[in-house]
Amino acid sequence: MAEVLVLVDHVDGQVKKVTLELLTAARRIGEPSAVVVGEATDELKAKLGEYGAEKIYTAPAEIDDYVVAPKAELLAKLAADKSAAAVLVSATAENKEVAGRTAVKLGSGVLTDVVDVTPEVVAEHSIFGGAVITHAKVTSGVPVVAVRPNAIPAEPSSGAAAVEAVEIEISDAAKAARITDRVKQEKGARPELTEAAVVVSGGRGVGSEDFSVVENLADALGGAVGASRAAVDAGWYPHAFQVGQTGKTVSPNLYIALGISGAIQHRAGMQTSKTIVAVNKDPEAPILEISDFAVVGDLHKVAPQLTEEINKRK
Ligand SMILES: Cc1cc2nc3c(=O)[nH]c(=O)nc-3n(C[C@H](O)[C@H](O)[C@H](O)COP(=O)(O)OP(=O)(O)OC[C@H]3O[C@@H](n4cnc5c(N)ncnc54)[C@H](O)[C@@H]3O)c2cc1C
Repeated sequence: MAEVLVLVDHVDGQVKKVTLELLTAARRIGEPSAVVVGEATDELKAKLGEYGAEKIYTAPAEIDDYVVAPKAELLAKLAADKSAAAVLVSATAENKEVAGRTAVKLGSGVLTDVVDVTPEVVAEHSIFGGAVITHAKVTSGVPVVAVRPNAIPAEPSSGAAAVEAVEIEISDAAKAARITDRVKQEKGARPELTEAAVVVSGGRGVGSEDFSVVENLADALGGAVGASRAAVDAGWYPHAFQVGQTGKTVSPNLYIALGISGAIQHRAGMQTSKTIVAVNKDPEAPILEISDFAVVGDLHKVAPQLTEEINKRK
């Protein structure tokens, strides 16, 4: 079976959830081979193996000292050497550029912001805020596919996870832009929005920049805080927390929408959540159509009571 290369996203040896989703997608197409820049720690190997990686290619850590270009050289070389069936990366801003450059080097095509992929590498895109689904295929060469995080559910399946070091001479041209410093983003106690099992989001219905009603419920549930674009545009919450078409896509086990109407652009970023709960004072709000449970009422009365009850039971 042909190999399918998956570029691994990891932070300090912790594999990101999106990589597990990519390995799941890769298994449909062929045999998943994880591509790790830097050392494959035991923890990393175990996790990648648990999600079906048959091989783990480790590439020199110095590749991470430069922006995008060396990663494209690495993926293009591996795809050619191994006659890969496809190359999968996460559709982050950085990796979409890696994908584009890799496809140019391979003389093939790139598909970005993909939400699903078939064994024939037909990629599904969700456009116009999820109103229309399109399908696309690369017609020549090795398809390079950038898949949106949280679009394909990760499913475990054991793989051999055999480690193989890649020898590669990165060109001087690819080393033109060196990373001179990295600043760690201040991290609060809450989980990362796109990785969280529980997300509590607030919308215009919150009514002010005092988002504590949303934050308190998120904290009671050990979840992340999200926001609608209306709340973000009003300056009530930072854009990094916006859920939707022009924000993040989330797919938690539980999504609680407080004072969010459920516009199609918001739904595009959360409608694959397993269980959706809405609190809205309007019984006609569109969010109720996709909610598993809903409370029609004032969020400022409902959410604090819910928070109190959860804290009491903990
Ligand atoms: C190109 C484009 C991209 C976009 N991208 C995004 C995106 O990424 N994410 C996004 O969210 N939107 C996006 N939007 C905007 C989207 O169309 C909506 O305008 C937005 O989602 C509305 O946010 P909202 O639900 O918070 O506000 P509203 O639509 O104003 O809804 C507020 C809701 O709160 C309820 N409410 C009010 N007070 C209370 C209360 N006290 N208790 C309970 N309920 C209450 C109301 O009944 C109402 O349903 C985009 C739009 C465009 C055109």
